[in-house]
Amino acid sequence: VSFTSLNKQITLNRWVDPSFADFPGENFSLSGMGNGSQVLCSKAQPKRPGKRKAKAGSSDPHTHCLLNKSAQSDQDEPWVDKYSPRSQAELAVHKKKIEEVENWIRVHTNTQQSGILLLTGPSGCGKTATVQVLSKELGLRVHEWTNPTNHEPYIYLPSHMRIDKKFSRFTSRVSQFQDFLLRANKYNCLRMVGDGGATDRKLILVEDFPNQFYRQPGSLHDILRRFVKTSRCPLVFIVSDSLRRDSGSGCLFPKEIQDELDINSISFNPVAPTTMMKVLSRISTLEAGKSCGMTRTSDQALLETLCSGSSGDIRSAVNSLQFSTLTDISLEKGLWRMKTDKPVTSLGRAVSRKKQRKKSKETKEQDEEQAIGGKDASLFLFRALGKILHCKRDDTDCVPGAGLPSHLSHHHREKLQLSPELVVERSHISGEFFNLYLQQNYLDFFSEVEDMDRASEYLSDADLLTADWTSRSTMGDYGSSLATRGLLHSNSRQVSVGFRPLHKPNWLLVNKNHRENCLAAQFLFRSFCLTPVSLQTELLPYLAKLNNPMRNQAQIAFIQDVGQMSLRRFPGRYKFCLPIMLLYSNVPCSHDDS
Ligand SMILES: Nc1ncnc2c1ncn2[C@@H]1O[C@H](COP(=O)(O)OP(=O)(O)OP(=O)(O)O)[C@@H](O)[C@H]1O
Repeated sequence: VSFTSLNKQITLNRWVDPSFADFPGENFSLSGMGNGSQVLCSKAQPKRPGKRKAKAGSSDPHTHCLLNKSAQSDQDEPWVDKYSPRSQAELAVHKKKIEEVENWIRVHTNTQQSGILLLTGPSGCGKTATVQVLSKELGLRVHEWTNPTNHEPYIYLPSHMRIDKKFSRFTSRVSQFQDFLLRANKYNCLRMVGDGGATDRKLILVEDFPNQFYRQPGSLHDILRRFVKTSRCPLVFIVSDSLRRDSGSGCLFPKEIQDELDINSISFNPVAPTTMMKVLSRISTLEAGKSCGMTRTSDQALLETLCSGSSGDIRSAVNSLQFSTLTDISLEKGLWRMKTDKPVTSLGRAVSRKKQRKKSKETKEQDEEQAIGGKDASLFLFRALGKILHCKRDDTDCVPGAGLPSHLSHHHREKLQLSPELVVERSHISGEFFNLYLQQNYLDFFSEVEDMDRASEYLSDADLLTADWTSRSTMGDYGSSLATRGLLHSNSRQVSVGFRPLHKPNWLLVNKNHRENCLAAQFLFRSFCLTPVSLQTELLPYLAKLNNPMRNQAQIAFIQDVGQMSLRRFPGRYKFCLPIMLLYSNVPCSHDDS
């Protein structure tokens, strides 16, 4: 029986030619690893292996070959598909989230009041898997939109030509999307032979958006406005969180649209490490049982590393597990193994649990040491700032001034525990923005005024490096390196300051005001034909001195606001000015210094 099912599987697998079917080396073992019988069998293999009958356990080389091939194809199947969850219980998603989605689907399929649901969350946290499982359990057909992959070019045609039938095959992705959505909403499914008692209840799923929507979200909103007027079935959008501001759910579904169209939103969290661990252990055990030595069992430490390296992305974790258990020669050699992992030996098993725990803790702390293929571990911005401002140093190397000449010994600092450049990189914001946040917040972490003075010089130098826009992209990294390292080095007496709230840079508000003022100045005083900066720094201060009744009310208000130096006091750092001035007034100084 098992052989028949193997044959069946092989036959099914032959529907799709392997990508390298025409590669001359296919008949030979890849990278020369196969044994002689495999090579022989591959060459002699008939086109339809399923037709040929053979007994299981036969010593016929062909049978052996089929078994090998089938096991190979089984091994090649991605585990994320092979072990995709079949029921709610198997989902690696928090029960409450599943319940929320289930309730929404139930409410919006059982009544005439259909609606739109937006699922957000990090990539690979099981949003799609949840919708698929629930739809299956609730007996709904899923109509999913995928961007068409035909290569027919889209040609823009003026409206009078578009009426012509011969041009009608050229349609934009957006209009194809609109057709899909409105038709899926309007018409029932075609009844096909073999459908049995399949229901007409359906759910529309959109995860793949036409690119145009990211440039012009308004066109999506117009389509949705039309959809909700006639909607008969629930529509679910899945948008994965993105570090880029212009491609996340905030761009496609801003708050106003969610309110206007009554879109419900459910946000998923990354998969919890304990749940992830359970899934990985289950898959690992099942595979080890099935493969009869073809795959390696994964030890606990490896599973833990995969969990921590995947940042809650179950797809990435399962893929990494599959690769890590392959017994390929190149992989055995250590290509896939963790950078710092030592080969597993029988001795390894004897390592005490305590040591393993310590090791896994160390692995977590040293962010750099991830399994290859692990997900890029990004740092939440405030955590990244904390890593610089509350910087930790190694106190093991405690010979003061080691390696420095005596006159420079005061520059000695203990070794940093982290690389500032790596921290900036993982914060996923530009070096310039990172510097702005440091500028806004560094004062609270300094105790010596001389240190503050030196730190502010480093920050100014960093600004200077990126002042010229022609070299900004090249110099940006140097700028952030100088700012972070300069700040860390100048803090000679770093003391633990405990919790300090971090603030966003005032610069952002100032810059926003500046841009708004430029636009307003250009609009209100366009007849003067001056640049926005000249208008604000030359014309408006002059007009503010005149008492000219010819100006309209908006212009007068603007002149009063922008044309005069504001004497308003701003909240913030000014409270520091007083102690600093007092301090300096006590310092004996030369005339020039004052
Ligand atoms: N226990 C499990 N729970 C959820 N998903 C699992 C589980 N085991 C394996 N998987 C697989 O993990 C993958 C999860 O990806 P899914 O598409 O659901 O994520 P997503 O949150 O929609 O992210 P994206 O937006 O990137 O697609 C699926 O391929 C699923 O088959």
